[in-house]
Amino acid sequence: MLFGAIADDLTGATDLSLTLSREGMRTIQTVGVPTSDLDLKEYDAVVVALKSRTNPAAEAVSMSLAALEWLQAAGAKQVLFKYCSTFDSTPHGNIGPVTDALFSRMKADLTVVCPAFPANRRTVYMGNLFVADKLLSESPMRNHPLTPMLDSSLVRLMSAQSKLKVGLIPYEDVAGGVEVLSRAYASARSKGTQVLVVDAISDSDLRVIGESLADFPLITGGSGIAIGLPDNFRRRGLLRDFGTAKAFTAPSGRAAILAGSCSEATRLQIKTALAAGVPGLKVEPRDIVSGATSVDKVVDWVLAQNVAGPLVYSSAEPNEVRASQLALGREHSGEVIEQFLARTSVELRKRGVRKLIVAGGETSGAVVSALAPPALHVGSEIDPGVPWTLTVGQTEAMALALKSGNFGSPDFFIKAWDFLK
Ligand SMILES: Nc1ncnc2c1ncn2[C@@H]1O[C@H](COP(=O)(O)OP(=O)(O)OP(=O)(O)O)[C@@H](O)[C@H]1O
Ligand SMILES: O=C(O)[C@@H](O)C(=O)CO
Repeated sequence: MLFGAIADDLTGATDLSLTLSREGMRTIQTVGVPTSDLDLKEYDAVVVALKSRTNPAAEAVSMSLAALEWLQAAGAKQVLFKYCSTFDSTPHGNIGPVTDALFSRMKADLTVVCPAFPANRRTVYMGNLFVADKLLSESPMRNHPLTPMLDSSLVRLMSAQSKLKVGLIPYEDVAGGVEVLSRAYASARSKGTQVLVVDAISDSDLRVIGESLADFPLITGGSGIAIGLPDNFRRRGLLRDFGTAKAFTAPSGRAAILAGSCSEATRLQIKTALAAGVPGLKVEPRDIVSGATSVDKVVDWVLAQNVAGPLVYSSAEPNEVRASQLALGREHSGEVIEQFLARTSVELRKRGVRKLIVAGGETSGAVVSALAPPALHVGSEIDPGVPWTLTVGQTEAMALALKSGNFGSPDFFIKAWDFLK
């Protein structure tokens, strides 16, 4: 194994696994820290998917350190801490505290912060994170149910969360190429800077940055930062090109969609699917708490539909989310939905569902924890950052598409099935 990654959520991990596979690394994604009986010898890269993005910081730190320990013991030569391309976090973390802990445990002297993912229109310029044509703080991320992003300056955001000294590598240095970047790293080191936010607006920037990071033991960022990393191993003769991820044959069985993401992209995907005639059932947090709706009722509804892929969703507009949060508390309302959809997925599997699309990182984390496959194999790409995956290590394999809230085209819930052969 050459490369190890610690992802703070499930969909982020599949996003990264897809990038590494596309760049020719044989990649497997484990669900949590792997157990010793999972055979990972065939892999160049292991992405450990945690669900640590919104946990208390101390918990996220200890989960991440456990993942690091496993990856180092398995021989990882370089480790990436993968977080969201929209830097989803709060002033308490968890990106800062986890970076600090990994930095200190690995005895690193310099690392980078780079959430850029140009294919999904996340770019960093002068340290500011943009989502398409808007600053992060003016994008729909300002209304995120768990991690509302109200600032766009990555230097400020990271400084508020991290004890390390944070600086910036501006775009001119990236445009200057690998040598200029290396000089900028040396100068940062001499000034005692420990974390550098790096600008990147295109995949070619990310390839240059990737090359410049060949000797960094610890890197932090979105999946984009991984684009240029496999080539470093290839240049050193450590990695053959195995081609991109192989598509797999989907297990036969029924199909369903579970959406707990309230992101703008998911809401549009739901609207598009409903308008195209996909049957939909909305579940409300209050009805779950009051018992007016139940897992059995929802599963019966799914199985009563005569079309492939009926849609169960809790996704709601920001004002509805605020109302649920006022009634039930921010964390509790999220938890209620996540657990409900997770129990629904287990019951759906019991009743023959083998193909499942799940929308939302936290939601996917809850669903996959409940389904509990030890690992996921990455298959074909549906949209940038979203592949089909196949559960590994369980008798009844399931095909899962774990969609980050903001990813995917409007017709995602309709077209995704076509990528599953
Ligand atoms: N109607 C609702 N009211 C309040 N909270 C909700 C509602 N529906 C979903 N939620 C919660 O909102 C959160 C959505 O987070 P999730 O990570 O699943 O989606 P996302 O943030 O859009 O995706 P990503 O993290 O991949 O960007 C979950 O905790 C979910 O349970
Ligand atoms: O980086 C992203 O945007 C995604 O992989 C993700 O982490 C969303 O949860």
